[in-house]
This record gives sequence, structure tokens and C-alpha cells, in this order.
Amino acid sequence: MSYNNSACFNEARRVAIFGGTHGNEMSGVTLVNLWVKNSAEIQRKGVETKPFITNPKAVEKCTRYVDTDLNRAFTSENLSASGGDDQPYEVQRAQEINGIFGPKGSPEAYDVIFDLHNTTSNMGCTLILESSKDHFNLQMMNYIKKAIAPGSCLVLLNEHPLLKYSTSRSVAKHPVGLEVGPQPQGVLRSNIFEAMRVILKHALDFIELFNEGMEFPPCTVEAFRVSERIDYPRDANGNIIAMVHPNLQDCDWEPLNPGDPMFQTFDGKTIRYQGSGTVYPTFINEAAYYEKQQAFVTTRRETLVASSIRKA
Ligand SMILES: CC(=O)N[C@@H](CC(=O)O)C(=O)O
Ligand SMILES: [Zn+2]
Repeated sequence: MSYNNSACFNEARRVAIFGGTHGNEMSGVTLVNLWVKNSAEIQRKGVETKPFITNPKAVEKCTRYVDTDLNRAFTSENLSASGGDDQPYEVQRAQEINGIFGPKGSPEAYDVIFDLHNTTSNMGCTLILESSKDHFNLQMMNYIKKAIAPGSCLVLLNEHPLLKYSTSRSVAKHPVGLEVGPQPQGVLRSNIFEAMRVILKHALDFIELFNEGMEFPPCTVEAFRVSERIDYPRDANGNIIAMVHPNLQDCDWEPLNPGDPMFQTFDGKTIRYQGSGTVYPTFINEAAYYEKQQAFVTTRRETLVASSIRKA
């Protein structure tokens, strides 16, 4: 069968699974360490899958990063910077990673990179995409969602012109973030660990089927597009004066309407959402985002259209 609107991609022969981009997100660190020892579980016919700890110093210290956030470090300026040992550790590391799995944006770059993250937010299984036009990734999302049903897995689209950042996975032709929570920093929870493992199994199955020549018909994928970053309310000195409201806490992906409670001040006052229209908050009260002045991010629901794909 052939479709008018069919996209061809080369076989995805080189795949990497990154763990420890943030050294205190234990599911990815543990899975990748496990697979470095024995990779049988992640190998598929016709694909070479490389498990890789991206920030070993941060993993060693069980901290998010040592000098600067590695998952913001893959800018063209950083990747082309000279200075060697004088650069922050993560900038040096970004250059090494770009050398092994990139160069970013080149034909030599890895086909797919899965980057494993945990969140302290109640997000469940979330796949993070950086482009609504990557039909290979959109088809992969559709495949994974169907494969894990009745379990669920949502797609967060980080395509905002100002809020997009330069991730470790962005080195690949098809970057995929996997964010599973809630799990505290430095803690391993079996349910979160297993959920992450299952998603990866299906993702790798998809790649194997694609390489074997399976054609994937057109489909639609529900996604949540990043819309706005919401900071905590602060006083004139920049100190936080309110917490996430109990009605919002743990309610990632649930609709937030104008007038709904959003924050609660320390003296018990409610601060309400004043935006226009319904949004879907996520990364609510993520521990790592206090330093980024972000209490949560709002998203808007969208239906993305994926054309059929087959291998070239
Ligand atoms: C909690 C956390 O680290 N989240 C990731 C999301 C992503 O990978 O895009 C980050 O901020 O880098
Ligand atoms: Zn992370």
C-alpha cells in the first residue's frame, strides 16, 4: 500500500540511550548502568543500541549537575567553544558527547537518542518531543501509546521559540526525552523504574519493525505543547511568598481554567490563574525548577498529524 503523503527515512541503525544527564534522576541512571553491564534487553535485529551515562561526575555526586545544567548545554556556541579545561565541566562533556553521537545537525549524527529523566512532579509517563514535524518520532509516539494501552503515556511538545532549550538528545536526528514521575531526586521507586523500562522496550520494538520495512499508516497524536512558564509569586527581594495550591499540587495534565486556584500564600491567601482559556499544567512543583524560577509550565492540547512512514 502507498499513501500520497508518505515520508521516507533511512533505517535507524544507530540508537543511544542516555542516563544520568541529571545525576540525581535514579531510574535512568540505574537502567543505563544495568544495560552497560548487559545490553541483551535493549538489542534489536539490525540496530546497534548504545547505553551511555552522559554526566558521570554528577552521577558520582548524585546531584543534577556539577557546574551547569548539561541538558541546556548543547548550544552551537558551547559546542564550538575553545578553552578545553577552562570550560565548565558540562560544556566539556557536551563537546565530548557531540563528538561521539553527533555532530549535531550532521548526517553522521546518531539516528535516535532516548534521554531518560525523572521528575518529582506527578506527570506519569511523558515522552518529550522537540518538533511537531518529525514524522518518524510522531509515528513512534503513536506506536508506544497503542502498545502500552490501557496504560497511558502523554506527549509533551517542547517547540516554543523562547522556552525551547538545547538538550543532550538534540544531538540525534530524532531526539526523544522520556520523563517519568513522581520520583524524588536521589530515590529509586520500583513502579517508576519499571514504567520507564516498558516504554523503552516498545520504542525499540518500533525501531526494529521500521527497519524491517513495516509501513506505518497516517495517524494523529495528541500532544501538549509548552505554552508558558509560571514562576512562584515573590516579594520585592525575590523570595518566594507562596506554594503550589493544594488543588493544583499533583494535578499535572488536568485542566486549569481562569479563576482556578494556583498558589497559596504562607498566610493562607489563594492566588488564582488569570490566563485566557484552559491550559494543562505540567512539571508542577518540580524540585529542579526552583532554581529556574519555574513553579510549573502551562501547555495547550493539540492534535498532531503524522504522515505515513517507511524506510527509504
Ligand atoms: C526535571 C527535568 O530534568 N526535566 C528535563 C526535561 C527535559 O528533558 O526536557 C529538563 O529540564 O531538562
Ligand atoms: Zn532530568
